Amino acid sequence: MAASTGTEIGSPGTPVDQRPKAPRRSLGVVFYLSASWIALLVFFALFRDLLPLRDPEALGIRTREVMAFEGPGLNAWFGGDGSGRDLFARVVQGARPALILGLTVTICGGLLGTMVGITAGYLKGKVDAVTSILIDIALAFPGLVLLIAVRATFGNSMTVFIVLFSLTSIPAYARIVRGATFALAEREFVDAASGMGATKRRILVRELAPNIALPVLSFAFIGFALVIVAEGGLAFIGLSLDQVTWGQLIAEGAGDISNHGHVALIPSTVMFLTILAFNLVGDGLRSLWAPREVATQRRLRVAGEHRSSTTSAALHVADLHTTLHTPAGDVRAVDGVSLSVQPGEALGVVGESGSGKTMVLRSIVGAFALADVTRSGTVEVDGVDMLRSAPDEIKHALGTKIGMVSQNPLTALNPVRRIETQIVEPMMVHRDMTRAAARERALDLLRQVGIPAPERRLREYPHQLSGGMRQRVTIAIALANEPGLLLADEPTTALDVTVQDQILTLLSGLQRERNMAMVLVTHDLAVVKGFTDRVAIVYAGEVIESGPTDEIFVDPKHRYTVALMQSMPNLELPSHSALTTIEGRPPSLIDPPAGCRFSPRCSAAQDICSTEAPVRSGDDHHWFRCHFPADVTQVAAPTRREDD
Ligand SMILES: Nc1ncnc2c1ncn2[C@@H]1O[C@H](COP(=O)(O)OP(=O)(O)OP(=O)(O)O)[C@@H](O)[C@H]1O
Repeated sequence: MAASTGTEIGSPGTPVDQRPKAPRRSLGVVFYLSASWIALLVFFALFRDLLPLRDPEALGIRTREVMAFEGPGLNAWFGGDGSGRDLFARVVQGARPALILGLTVTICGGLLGTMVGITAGYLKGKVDAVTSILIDIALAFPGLVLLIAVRATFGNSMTVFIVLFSLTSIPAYARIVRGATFALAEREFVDAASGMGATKRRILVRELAPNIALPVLSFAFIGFALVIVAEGGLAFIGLSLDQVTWGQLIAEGAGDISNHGHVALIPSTVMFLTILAFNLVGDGLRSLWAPREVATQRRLRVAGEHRSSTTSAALHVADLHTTLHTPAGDVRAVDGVSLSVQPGEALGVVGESGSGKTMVLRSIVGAFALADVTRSGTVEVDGVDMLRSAPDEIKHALGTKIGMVSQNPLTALNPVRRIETQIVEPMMVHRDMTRAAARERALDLLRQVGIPAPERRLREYPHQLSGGMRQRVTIAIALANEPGLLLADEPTTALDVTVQDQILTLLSGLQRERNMAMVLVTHDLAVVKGFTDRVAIVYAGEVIESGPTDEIFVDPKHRYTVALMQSMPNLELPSHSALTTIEGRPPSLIDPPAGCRFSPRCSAAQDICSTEAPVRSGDDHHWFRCHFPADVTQVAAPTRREDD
């Protein structure tokens, strides 16, 4: 069963992946210029009364200081308007209402919209459905009509504008935050927090809100710019505020634009530069977020328990059915699956993409991206009934008996929390450890998973680590509370090929050292051959063959298993041998084919295959469901691939 790798398991000196290619995030000169422009406006808005500016309302005719339509120059930097008022003083005067309106609307609309969006995105189901409809209605509502009606009734004071603009901006924030929350709520670090017994409120506040903050802030700058645009547009059509604004200045100067262009062009340019600056600062902030998110594509999960004995958890699944109720219909993602895994044993779950491998794992822990899912059958982890026990007992079992390592370590880790917090917290929650003791253990765990300089790593954030390092961290977290069962969902798919083998060797070594049961989901038969004791072949939501790994590789029975093996690269074959592909695609699980689900793609299928579901044949040791099992005494076994 041993895999051929030259890497020593878990030693601190293990040749680990190269230093992280942590993106250096530079905001660039444009960002800083834009931020400086905004700072300048804030300065003028705050201190305009203290500055030695001309009175913006003083008529040049009277003071003789500025002539009507005087051009920009040393006497008046921005020139004079049609009444001889100093345009510079007037533009400065307009900065304050622009900023007050933009800021208050952004804060009020942004906060309320964020609260609505995060709640809908996290709670999903009916709350989300109702919220989405309300958002759609609000976005479709003609805001201009509302403004005209409100303005006619309540006047054109700043307060009226703030309330109105805030209300109309809530739906936009709510929609953006809802989408971001949806994506975050599917991450394993949220499942992990839930597994540790965190309440929904705590998850919203501690796990989701900090992650949403940066994208909301970046949109807030753009939203701010939109408020200025909207005010300008309204002023232009005569629906202005009761004070001097840039929109008003543009509207006033528009009539003389052909002869005295500066009167309208200067306030327009100031407004344009301001809008541009807010957008560019918003974009800059989003780019701070993007490296984490773009690089963020995979995940992990935690576990742990206070076990006083050395008894390991084992998994027993019997006749498990999981149905996803989707708008397109009921998806029978897991359909009558039975498996069991003993302590110290590794079970490989194999199948094509979409066959239901991940759903089998999700059904064990009860974590689904969709709100409307039903499960039936039996799932027992170390004797705990994961379907029928009290919610608290299930949560405790999730936090103490199961460790999960997923495809993408970055989406599994909370991007805004240090590695230390993420390793230490499960231990403090489930083992009543002090922070100092948990930290010591975290250092020890990082050493065990082959992370050099663990002290430094504890202080870092996930984006500062390479993919392989992140996966090592997720393995450390998964082991933190000494679970008896490890669930690994394609743990190396997201990693560089050069580190895949190291990670699998590490995982497998730790699993055996600690006598843990492991379920290893993979589509790679070579991984199964190298790292598992038994295999369950999954097709269209069903296990169609199961048996000891060695035996399945030399004597596969189900035609699908044979086809899978023939589609794998084999170094024992001559170098230019063509690989066999399995024709067609796995069926839809909404309406799977009658009889044997593989029959439409099976070259050995007979009439009975499409009418009668095959019963289980073989023995408990090695069984399969096939009407016409293969009679191959030797199927060329796949070999570990080093270069794909
Ligand atoms: N959110 C969802 N909505 C609707 N159907 C889904 C959803 N998630 C999974 N399914 C269905 O469940 C089936 C099993 O999906 P699952 O993710 O378990 O496959 P898999 O074998 O793990 O594939 P992969 O190797 O690509 O991860 C899919 O074919 C799909 O039809």
